[in-house]
Amino acid sequence: MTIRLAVIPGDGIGPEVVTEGLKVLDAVSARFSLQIERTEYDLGARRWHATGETLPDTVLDELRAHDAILLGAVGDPSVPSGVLERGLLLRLRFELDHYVNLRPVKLFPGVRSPLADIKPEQVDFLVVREGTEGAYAGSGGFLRRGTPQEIATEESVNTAFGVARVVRDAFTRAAGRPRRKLTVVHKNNVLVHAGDLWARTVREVAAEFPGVSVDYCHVDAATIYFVTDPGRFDVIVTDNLFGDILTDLGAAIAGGIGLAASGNINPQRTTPSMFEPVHGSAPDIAGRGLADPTATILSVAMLLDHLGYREASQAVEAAVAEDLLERSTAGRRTTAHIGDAIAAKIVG
Ligand SMILES: NC(=O)c1ccc[n+]([C@@H]2O[C@H](COP(=O)([O-])OP(=O)(O)OC[C@H]3O[C@@H](n4cnc5c(N)ncnc54)[C@H](O)[C@@H]3O)[C@@H](O)[C@H]2O)c1
Ligand SMILES: CC(C)[C@H](C(=O)O)[C@@H](O)C(=O)O
Ligand SMILES: [Mg+2]
Repeated sequence: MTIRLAVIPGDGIGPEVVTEGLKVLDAVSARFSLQIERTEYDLGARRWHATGETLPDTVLDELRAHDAILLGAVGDPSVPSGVLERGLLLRLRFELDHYVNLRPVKLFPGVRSPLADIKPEQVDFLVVREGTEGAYAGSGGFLRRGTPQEIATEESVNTAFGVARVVRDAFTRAAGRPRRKLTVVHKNNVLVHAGDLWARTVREVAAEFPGVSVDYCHVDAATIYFVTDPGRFDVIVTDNLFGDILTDLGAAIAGGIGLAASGNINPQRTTPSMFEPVHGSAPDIAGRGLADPTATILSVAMLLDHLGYREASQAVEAAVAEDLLERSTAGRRTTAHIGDAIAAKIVG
């Protein structure tokens, strides 16, 4: 069967890291005889400047006809903040109903964490970030804009349907892991409406999963535990904004943002899921071969796993793990050198 893959390299370091992700995908496809039909989409800053478009409906329709999407990153200093982030990236997540934003936090052996005396087995958890609601929903606006009396609001929208489906997904993931522990992260001491809905939903869904233990912590305290006691986490479920912030911190404790992969998943598979590094377009290092493509390569592994190519996915992750073990002695390498080294391990 042919995998129909849409590729959106995007902006800044996006095209650089996607090139390496595809290099590794080619290597693993050759080894496991996977047929992949790739279509690249020119979306991002260049297109916006040329045409004013962020994500035309016709392109969205074409994307829907794929099995998965690989995205680099979007956002550029030459485009007003939010135009591409909302008009392209969030629009994709919303239109394709990617309500599970899956972000593993895993310290690979050999990788240096900023946490002192930390062992890889102490940093190995999954963040299930809600992907379609919360403060990202786009509800809000300005009153008396530009005046001293201005009021700007950004409402967090939480629906019973939206919270229940992501909480159930997180319970299901926790039930399938050896520790079977779910930590709910919110701020229900202050956000008493959304927090109450999340708490009631967790209590209700927990009844379906008697084997899963449930813990709760406020998001501010969670940032403490990420640094002082990450081993307490197995699966975390949290809202869109908390999940965004926590997963950059998660990337940092697991050795750096250049290693953190993610999947925007539609578990019902009625639309293509989209895989991308957690990081952004990093304009500060773009075009210089300095970006670490590992996060994108691990996102390719997640993509293959999602599509059911488990062996191929594991081969990519094993090649990355091997490369990471050797990094301390490898000296400084460019984006392309890292991709070459990982692809070479897959070919054997
Ligand atoms: N998913 C996405 O497309 C996405 C995610 C985050 C930010 N953004 C956008 O990217 C732009 C820049 O945002 P930012 O600076 O806040 O976040 P960023 O993730 O782009 O960069 C933060 C820091 O991490 C470094 N970094 C990021 N990726 C790296 C990699 N692969 N290897 C080595 N270092 C890396 C950067 O050099 C920078 O110092 C903004 O327009 C933002 O909206 C997009
Ligand atoms: C660019 C932005 C919309 C995005 C988010 O906030 O989800 C990014 O920070 C991420 O983590 O993927
Ligand atoms: Mg983010």
